[in-house]
Amino acid sequence: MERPGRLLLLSELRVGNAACDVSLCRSLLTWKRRSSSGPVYHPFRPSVSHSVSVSEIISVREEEESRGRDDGSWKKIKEREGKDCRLAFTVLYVERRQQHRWRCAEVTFTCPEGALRQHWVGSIREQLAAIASRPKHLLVYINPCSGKRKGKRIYEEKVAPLFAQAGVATQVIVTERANYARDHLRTEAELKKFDGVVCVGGDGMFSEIIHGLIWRTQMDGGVDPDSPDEALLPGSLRIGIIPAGSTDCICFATVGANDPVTSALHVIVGDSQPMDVCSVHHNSTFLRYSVSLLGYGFYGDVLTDSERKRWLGPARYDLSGVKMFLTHHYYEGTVSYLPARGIKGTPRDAARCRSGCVVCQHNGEQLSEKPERYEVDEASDSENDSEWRTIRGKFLAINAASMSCACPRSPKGLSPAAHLADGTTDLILVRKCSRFDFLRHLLRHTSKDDQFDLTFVEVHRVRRFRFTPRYCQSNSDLDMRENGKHQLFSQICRDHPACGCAPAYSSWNCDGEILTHTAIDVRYRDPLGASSRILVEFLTQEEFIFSFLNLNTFSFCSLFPRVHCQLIKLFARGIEEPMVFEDLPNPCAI
Ligand SMILES: Nc1ncnc2c1ncn2[C@@H]1O[C@H](COP(=O)(O)OP(=O)(O)OP(=O)(O)O)[C@@H](O)[C@H]1O
Repeated sequence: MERPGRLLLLSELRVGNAACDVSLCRSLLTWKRRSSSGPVYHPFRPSVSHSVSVSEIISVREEEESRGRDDGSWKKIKEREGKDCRLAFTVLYVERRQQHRWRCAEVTFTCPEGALRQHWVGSIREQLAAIASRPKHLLVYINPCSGKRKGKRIYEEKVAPLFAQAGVATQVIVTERANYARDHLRTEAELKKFDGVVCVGGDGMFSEIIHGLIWRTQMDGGVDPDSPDEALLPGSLRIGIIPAGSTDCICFATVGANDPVTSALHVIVGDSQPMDVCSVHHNSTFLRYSVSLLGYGFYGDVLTDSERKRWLGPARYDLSGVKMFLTHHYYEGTVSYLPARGIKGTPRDAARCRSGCVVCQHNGEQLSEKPERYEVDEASDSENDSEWRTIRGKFLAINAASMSCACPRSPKGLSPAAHLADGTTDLILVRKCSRFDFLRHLLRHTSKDDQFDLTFVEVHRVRRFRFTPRYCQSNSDLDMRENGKHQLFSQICRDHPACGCAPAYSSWNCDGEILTHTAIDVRYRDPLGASSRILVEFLTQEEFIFSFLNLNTFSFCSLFPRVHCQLIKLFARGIEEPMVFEDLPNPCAI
């Protein structure tokens, strides 16, 4: 906790029936029961002191009286035992509960006279108003279809009352269709009016928000988002996530809990957590932004299969996971990556990215202090650059984790030591191995054992990477010539999976969305059955056009992800280290 600073107020006030010494400093409100105030004097009982950081005070309210409507007499709105409301005020503050959950607690102080109450309430409000990082006006998008379709109710019952208490004004928009929020942010939203954007939903909804905001920021700043080599401009608005989806991984990784009240309180106190964003391009066409997982092979296949089983609800992931594990597909191809250099941290570190992470701070400063150096480095990124490393082989999974990807099901995550804002991503390669070995690797995600400590698994901390599946490359004329007959047969197998051959392609799982369309390689079947390759770029209406033309869509093969250090900011502070007094009912009590 920061140093309390200059003493602003010190008075003897009552909390319930106990007399307390109450003090207000720039950063701390403290109340301490006077040891002689109890009915019996206990020389050995320490007097209990409570402290609340001013930055975690939600609001202060005067307890009021009002004239009753029926009998015309004065009545107290809140009648509490023997409390004279004319002289009382209540402070609402953040209280930490177990498992990183926050709750709104309150304490009521009674003053000996009205003028003193005014003085206290005025001083606390002054301190709160001086906290510039607190949002005053928020744009809120609610996905009514997220998770169990409770997004609207969660917001109205748990979040809106807190925002109202804290004096945060909101403009609330309930989305009408998929991508409604993204499109609204890109075009209509008057962003200058707001201090932040809040989404009520799951990871898909968060993804919509970052796509809308990042795109709008680049357009306003004259940056071409399609160019894979352009440095993107960071946005000025922070993003809040009120979890209401089925997985809510991003919320869990940045707050430590999937709890709407906790998230709302992080928004109110004006927390700020920078976060890296990975832009994904196919050649010179922008595809998507990713903040958590880019997975090809196993995780791509699980997602593709689970999408066909949506009717099963969240259980579809388990079922598809088991199915894909038994299927045991592997993919042949080439991985190239640009290792992250001159930064702190490795993917095998024991330390975790936590609130106030020094690795993120150090690497973030490095990247922002020397943007030109990095731009030069990046401009020279080419396949011939000696910095690039290349690995060829057969892989069960190729994953890039830009954060730990921890969630309640897998509290360690895919890459436990990955950082939220260090400008890198952890590239995890799982080579072809037996089912038994793969199962050992998967099970280690839920145990204390190191999931990377296996001969067929390697992990690299990288700034950029690309993966080109073999049969994607083989579409080129070069491979056609090289492989001749074999190429022809593998082509037939791809077109006719019923022959039982292993598929040549997987899909990319980008933060839980399958990467298809937008700019896509399609194979057009002409009436004679011969295939010819064409490149189609659609921005909208792809599915309609595809079905109309009877085109066969392919998932992307070769992608070019690039990490943009600390491109966005969230209303969060990272996962806090557990407090020493976490088990106490009120951890503020010392
Ligand atoms: N009004 C709407 N109707 C239908 N779909 C919507 C609507 N608003 C948003 N969507 C889309 O719903 C998809 C899923 O939403 P969301 O991520 O909020 O919930 P979820 O899938 O249950 O959670 P998670 O992504 O955490 O598993 C998003 O991709 C989003 O684009």
